[in-house]
Amino acid sequence: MAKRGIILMNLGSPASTSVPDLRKYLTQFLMDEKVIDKPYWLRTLLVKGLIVPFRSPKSAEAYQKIWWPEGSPLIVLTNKLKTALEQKISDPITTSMRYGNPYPKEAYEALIKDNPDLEEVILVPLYPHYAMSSFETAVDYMKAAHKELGYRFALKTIDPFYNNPGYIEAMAESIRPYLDQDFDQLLFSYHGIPERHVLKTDPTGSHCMQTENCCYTKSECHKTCYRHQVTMTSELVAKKLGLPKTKWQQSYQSRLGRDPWLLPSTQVRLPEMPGEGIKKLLVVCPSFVSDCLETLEEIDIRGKEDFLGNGGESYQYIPCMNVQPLWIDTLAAIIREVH
Ligand SMILES: C=CC1=C(C)c2cc3[nH]c(cc4nc(cc5[nH]c(cc1n2)c(C)c5CCC(=O)O)C(CCC(=O)O)=C4C)c(C)c3C=C
Ligand SMILES: [Fe+2]
Ligand SMILES: [Fe+2]
Repeated sequence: MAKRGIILMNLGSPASTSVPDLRKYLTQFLMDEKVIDKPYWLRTLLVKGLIVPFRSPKSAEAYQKIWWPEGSPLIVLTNKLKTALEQKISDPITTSMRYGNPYPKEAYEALIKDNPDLEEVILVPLYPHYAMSSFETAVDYMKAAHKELGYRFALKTIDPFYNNPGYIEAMAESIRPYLDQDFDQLLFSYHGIPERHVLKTDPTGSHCMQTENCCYTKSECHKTCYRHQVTMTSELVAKKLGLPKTKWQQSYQSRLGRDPWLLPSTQVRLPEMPGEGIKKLLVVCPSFVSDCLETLEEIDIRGKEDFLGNGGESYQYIPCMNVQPLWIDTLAAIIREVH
């Protein structure tokens, strides 16, 4: 019987593409105070009164375009990741989702069922970068459930792996085959977050977003700074691929609401780029390790239409690492390194 278990954790998807399931999913997701960080009364008004009623039918349509016969791509690919990792790691592995299923108790119980003497569980948030709306909420949620359910095993968490040499090499390897084709630029499109979240996770309260170059200036803030971490991923992957600064740029996608979010916005940049002479574009989304709605629908379908409809000549979306062997080896190595 194993002493150690692994939980792979991602964001989660609606149970189906029906509008009622979308309403349920979006309500759970957006009522999370680390996602919409407004006072409870205002969050409730915004989420239940405005966002969920208007967004659910639109999101349902978006999910219908990318849904697979086996289910949500994010869930299917997370399960495939688990299966691939099981070939590399002998410890029992299960999955958990921050919103929807499997929820924490299910994940913990799946591990304990066959391993009642479990001594530790390694939580693997499948996010390369730290954000309060992704990494932090996942970890806090699993820690709270661990405490509440009174488990005796220890709970350990891997760190964001945005600059891990294995992750950088695996990202580079996933991009490399596409560089053989004629292209003007490679766009690194990351999931966006509100600027306020970057300020909130700055433990000094005086570094992040204060100067143009703060992400390049040494600081303890970088441990929890999403903007620094994604910027370093772009820099390191571009360096690994031998791409000069003229051949790539970075932007942020999936904006929600009216608050200022990190800039530049992917949605704004894509239709602008052809007019600037960037006619042949490659796009990669390093904040997602598995393809999902935000890559398959927003980038590969809508982004392509926005770019080609505004004078672009070619547009190539580069899929996430999903179950690429080098990524599986890297993740196995990251997990093995936890002490
Ligand atoms: C990669 C990390 C992610 C961060 C950071 C993040 C922040 C964030 N997201 C929203 C709102 C939505 N995100 C949605 C989908 C979605 N988001 C992530 C990851 C991060 N989000 C993933 C992997 C997915 C895809 C889920 C899937 O089932 O495929 C959605 C739902 C879909 C939609 O209606 O567009 C919303 C809403 C906010 C507000 C936010 C930071 C504050
Ligand atoms: Fe999101
Ligand atoms: Fe920062």
